[in-house]
Amino acid sequence: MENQTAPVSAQDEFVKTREWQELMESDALLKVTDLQVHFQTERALIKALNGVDLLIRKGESLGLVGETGAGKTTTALSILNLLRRDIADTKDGSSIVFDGKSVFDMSEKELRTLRGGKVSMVFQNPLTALNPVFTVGEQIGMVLRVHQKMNDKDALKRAGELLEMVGIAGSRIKDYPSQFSGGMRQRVGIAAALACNPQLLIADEPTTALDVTIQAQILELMRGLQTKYDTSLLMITHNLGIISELCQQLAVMYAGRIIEYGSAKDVLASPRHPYTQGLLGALPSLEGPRHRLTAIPGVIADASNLPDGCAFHPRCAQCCEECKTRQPSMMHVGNGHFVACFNHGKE
Ligand SMILES: Nc1ncnc2c1ncn2[C@@H]1O[C@H](COP(=O)(O)OP(=O)(O)OP(=O)(O)O)[C@@H](O)[C@H]1O
Repeated sequence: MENQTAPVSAQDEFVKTREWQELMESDALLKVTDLQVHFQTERALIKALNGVDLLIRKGESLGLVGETGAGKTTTALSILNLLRRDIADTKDGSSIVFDGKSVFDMSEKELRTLRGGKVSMVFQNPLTALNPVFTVGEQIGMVLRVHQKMNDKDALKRAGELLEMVGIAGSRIKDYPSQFSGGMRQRVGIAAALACNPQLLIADEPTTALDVTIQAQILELMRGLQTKYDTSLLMITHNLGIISELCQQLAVMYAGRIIEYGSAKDVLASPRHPYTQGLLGALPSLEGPRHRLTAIPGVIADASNLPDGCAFHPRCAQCCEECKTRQPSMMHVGNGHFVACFNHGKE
C-alpha cells in the first residue's frame, strides 16, 4: 500500500499512513491515539475499542457516528477516564491527551478538575442525569462550588444566570427536576454542563429523548454557546441533521475503529467507505435523501468475535481478498478526507 510508514505501536496492525500520522501529530485540544479498550465479562472478552484515533481542535465540533455497539460511548467515557478499571482494560500504548496532558497520567485531583470542569458531558436521558431529590439550583450550584470554589450564595446566583442562559426563568432554581418538562430538563443538564465554561463539551445523543421542536431549540442553543465561548464539541449522534447543522468534522466508527474522517460537508456529500455510504443511505435509493442513519444489511460486527482483516468485510458488497486478511489504514483521499478501505482509499 502507498505511503505506509512502519508500525507505530506495539501492535503490528496499527500501521498508519504518513498523512494520517501527520494529522494525528498536528495541534489539537484533544488527541486520542491507538485507544484500545477490552471488557472482560463472564462470558466473553469484548474488544470494544481497537485502535481509535481522533482529534478535536480548539473551538471545533466533531460528530461521531456509527451503529449501536461501535464504541462511541466507550470512547467518550475513556476521555474522562471514567471506565471502571475492574471490567475495562485499557491496553498499553493507548493514549488520550487533553490540553497537553495525558488523562491516564492525571492524579485524582487533576481528574476531578477535568470532569465537569474542563470537560463536561451531556447525556442522552436528562432524567437519569439529574438527581430527583435536589433542586436544579442546588445541582448546578454543586458544580460551581466544587470546581470554582464558589460559596453557596454566589453559586445559587450563578445557577439562576445559567438557567436564564438556556432559556429558563432564573427563579426556577428552587424547583425539582420532576417539575420540568423533558426538554427543560435537558436544558438544565446543558446549563450544568456549561457551568464552568468547559473547553470541551461531550454530548452523547443529547436530543434523542426530545420532540423535534425542542431538539431544534437545544441545537440552536448549543450552536450559540459554541460560537460565543469557542467551546470544542464532541457530538455523538445517529442524527445526520445534527451533524450537518452543528459539526465541522465528522468521524465514522465501526467495530471500535475510525473508518472515515473528514470535514462533515465532504463526508456527507461524498462518503467513501462502503459502510458510511450504507449508513448515509448514499447507496442508490428511491426514497430520496435520508435524515437519519439507515440500516445496513448484515449483522453488526460482534465485538467478542471480530473477523480478520477489515471488520466490515462480511457485510461489504465490494469486499475483495485483501479485505479478509488485512486491516486497511486511514488513507488520504484529498482535502483532509481519510478512509480506511482498500477499494476507496486511493486518490
Ligand atoms: N460495561 C461493559 N461491559 C461489557 N461490555 C461493554 C460495556 N460497555 C460497553 N460494552 C460493549 O462494548 C461495545 C461498545 O459499546 P458502546 O456502548 O461504546 O457502543 P456505542 O457505539 O456507544 O453504542 P450505542 O450507539 O448503542 O450507544 C459493545 O459491544 C458493548 O456491548
